[in-house]
Amino acid sequence: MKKISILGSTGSIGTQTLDIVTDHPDKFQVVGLATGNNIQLLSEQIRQFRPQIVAINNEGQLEDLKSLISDLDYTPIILAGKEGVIEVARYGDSESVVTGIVGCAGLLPTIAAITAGKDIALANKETLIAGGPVVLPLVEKHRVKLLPADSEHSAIFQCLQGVPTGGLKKIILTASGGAFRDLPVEKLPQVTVADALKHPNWSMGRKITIDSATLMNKGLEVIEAHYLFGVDYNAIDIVIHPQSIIHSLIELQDTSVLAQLGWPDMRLPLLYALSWPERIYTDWEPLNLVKAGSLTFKEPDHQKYPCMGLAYAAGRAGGAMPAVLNAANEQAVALFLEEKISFLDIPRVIEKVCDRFAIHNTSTPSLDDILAADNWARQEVSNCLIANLV
Ligand SMILES: NC(=O)c1ccc[n+]([C@@H]2O[C@H](COP(=O)([O-])OP(=O)(O)OC[C@H]3O[C@@H](n4cnc5c(N)ncnc54)[C@H](OP(=O)(O)O)[C@@H]3O)[C@@H](O)[C@H]2O)c1
Ligand SMILES: C[C@](O)(CO)[C@H](O)COP(=O)(O)O
Ligand SMILES: [Mn+2]
Repeated sequence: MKKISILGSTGSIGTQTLDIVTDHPDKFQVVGLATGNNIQLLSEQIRQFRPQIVAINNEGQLEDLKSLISDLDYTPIILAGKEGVIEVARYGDSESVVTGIVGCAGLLPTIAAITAGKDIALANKETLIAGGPVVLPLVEKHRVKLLPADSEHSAIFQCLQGVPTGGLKKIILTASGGAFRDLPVEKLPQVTVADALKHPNWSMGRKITIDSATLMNKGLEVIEAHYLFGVDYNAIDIVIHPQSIIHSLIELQDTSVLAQLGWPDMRLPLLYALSWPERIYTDWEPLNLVKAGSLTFKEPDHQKYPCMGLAYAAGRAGGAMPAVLNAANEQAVALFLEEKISFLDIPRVIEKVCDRFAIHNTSTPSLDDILAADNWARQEVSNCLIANLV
């Protein structure tokens, strides 16, 4: 029985993780749950999974949450605010923490979990992209496992099992192409939020779905792969694969290529991040290659989707620049979702903010440097828009 805690339990990653627990009650037990605002769903999760500790980030929801579970025959520890979420991350005898919080808000809870000796099932990619220079040394210092739950990085990790040191030559990240993959570039200025949220293959949270539409998700995943697998940016490629059946590939020194395939279903990478090195039987629909049909590939269009290039540049700049890219993207996507900026303003403002940060960057940022850069970038997005610089 593996004891786990889930950060972001009411979101797409969190609920799919709880689906896995429901499917395998003999394998997994929930110790803690944390979320942002959704007390109704959190209260239902408390009833079903009976965690020892829960937290709601929005402190104004604490009393209403307590009311929703006042009839229960047990009372979990109920906390609120950032500190409450951090406490869930580090609490008790959980072995693994699934990081399903969206955005850099997951950074401090993840650091708390690592420091408490918890293995990390990493879905919250922003934590690694922004905090990699600090997170990776902590993972090593506390001898915990950082296991990828992102589908591409899970695929790469699975393919790497058994590959000898020095055997890896190149990583090939697959990308669906997102909501606008078949849209002519001249139509992008008019696209709406609703258009951008129509992902062709995956059902995900709003922010990452927009990131898939701008291809920033793939750019972030390039940085994520660099940190997770220690591979140089020149050896990380992107290929558009509209079917999302091949979840990524690795090329070895002898030119052999290994790939991991499956239906577009996040439960599988999540399960493997929790079961590794074991493989757990599931009754889920097996992949049927004939049913999947043709698998096609094409070059990514960097002119149509400049976010990929911005991410490569930020990754190569290193230091706190990935944190600035990530924060500017989070802020720009939030403004797009609020219909305050256009779809094409997203890469424009990110580029402007990153350009302005270059002279401030430091090659070995501390946690405080990363948090300060994150905060600066979010403010700089507003400054650029107010000054009509995009
Ligand atoms: N969804 C996928 O298939 C997928 C695949 C790969 C990687 N990821 C990554 O996984 C992360 C989560 O994505 P998602 O799609 O699951 O997002 P989502 O559906 O929007 O869920 C986000 C979760 O985080 C919670 N949350 C937000 N801010 C919080 C805070 N400050 N403290 C505590 N909880 C907070 C939300 O709570 P409320 O619901 O109460 O607001 C919700 O439970 C992202 O980093 C994403 O890039 C997702
Ligand atoms: C499901 C996924 O792993 C989320 O990161 C996948 O990457 C989303 O698809 P896309 O290829 O980025 O559109
Ligand atoms: Mn992914």
